Amino acid sequence: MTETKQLQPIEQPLKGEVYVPGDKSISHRAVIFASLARGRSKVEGFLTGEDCLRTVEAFRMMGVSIEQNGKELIIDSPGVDGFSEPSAPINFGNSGTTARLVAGVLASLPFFTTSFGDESLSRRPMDRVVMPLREMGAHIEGRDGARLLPLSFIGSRLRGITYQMPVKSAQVKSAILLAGVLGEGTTTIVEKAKTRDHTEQMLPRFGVDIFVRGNEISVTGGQTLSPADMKVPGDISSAAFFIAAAAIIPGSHVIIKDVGLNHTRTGFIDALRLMGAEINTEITRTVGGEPIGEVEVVHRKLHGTTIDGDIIPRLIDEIPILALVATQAGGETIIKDAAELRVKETDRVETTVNVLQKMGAYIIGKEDGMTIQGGASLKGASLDSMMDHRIGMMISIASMIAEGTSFLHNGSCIDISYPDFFADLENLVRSS
Ligand SMILES: O=C(O)C1=C[C@@H](OP(=O)(O)O)[C@@H](O)[C@H](O)C1
Ligand SMILES: C=C(OP(=O)(O)O)C(=O)O
Repeated sequence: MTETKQLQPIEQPLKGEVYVPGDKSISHRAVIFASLARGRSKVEGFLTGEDCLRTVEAFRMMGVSIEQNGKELIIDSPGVDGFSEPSAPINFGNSGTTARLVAGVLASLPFFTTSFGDESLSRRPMDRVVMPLREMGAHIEGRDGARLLPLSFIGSRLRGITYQMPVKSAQVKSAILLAGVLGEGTTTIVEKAKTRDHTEQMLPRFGVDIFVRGNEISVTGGQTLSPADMKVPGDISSAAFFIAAAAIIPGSHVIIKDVGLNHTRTGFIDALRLMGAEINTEITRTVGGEPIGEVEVVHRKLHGTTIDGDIIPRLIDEIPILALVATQAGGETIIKDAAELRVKETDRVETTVNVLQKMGAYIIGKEDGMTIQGGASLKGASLDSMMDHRIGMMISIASMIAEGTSFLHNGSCIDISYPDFFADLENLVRSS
């Protein structure tokens, strides 16, 4: 039986201020790096979504003590040399970030581990990390030639490599960098386009020397991580749903507080500005290399544009909600160079197009993106998130501007990245 949520259009604009939960990418990394460091680290503003809790559980299974008190974690680790072999397979749930980053760690540890995931994660490609890790000397086996989970690792001391990344993926980059730090020799990664750089920003905080020259990143192996305290900024990918809502609902004026504004993550704001949106950002401080600040959005009439090339990795998770915005802009919007969408929690080209077509939008899917004719009046419909959290949130915003009632099936997956999504949205509706 699937759960269903009834969603009504809203009659008033969105107004007020909102604090979004902690950044998912930074929360995962904080747990991983603190676990690898011997001693006590504190993480504040941790995202308590299901994906990040999978990362917590993975390290608990290797003997790391992680005490959770709401959004605060106290991590007491014996250090990577004190880890113990897990007594059961590790469940990565729905989390691609856990699966890829932790693979870089498991391949480097001197024991046997097996990992698996839910139905969606079991379809997602793991060869993108297995292949470079094998090049470093890793012993990894798995389903379909280790292309898919479950994967098993017999860890060993890995050797550094120089790796030209065939995919634009921060998960792959981070997995190799982690294996590089835990291994020996120098590891160098060359990216085709800059992907989110939280690993590079955060590792120095944990005492690791890392060198970045443009799209090339190097680390030397055998470095020991030291404990550190981290404050996690709000997640711009979660904020994107409110930014989008304010940009398309006439009369709206919303301010997002304390949100991460790392340039490798703010492509969505740049894209909306290209479409004529009024968005003001102000960086108020930098914590651990991560700029944090405010985003103010005022509703304006939008127009279509083309989104392609190097901006794509800077907004990859925001494309479903960007497509919704494009349905409300005048003219055509083309999104291309985004074939990565097809290997996310769902095939996000297909799920985005299906949802928006059902609501009456003019949108067609392409191999590497989608084309949207703006100016559509959306109609309420019966819609399924297909267990993809970003699709669930996009449906919820779309239903606010649709005529008539919508039904969201499988909306509970929103807990993966934003457990309080509906409460925070409700506050913005009520403040007006
Ligand atoms: O490194 C990360 O934290 C992430 C990288 C991106 O995935 P890819 O590396 O597959 O592009 C993104 O889609 C995901 O939500 C989080
Ligand atoms: C793609 C995503 O996450 P992951 O790859 O960690 O499952 C996402 O959060 O949109």
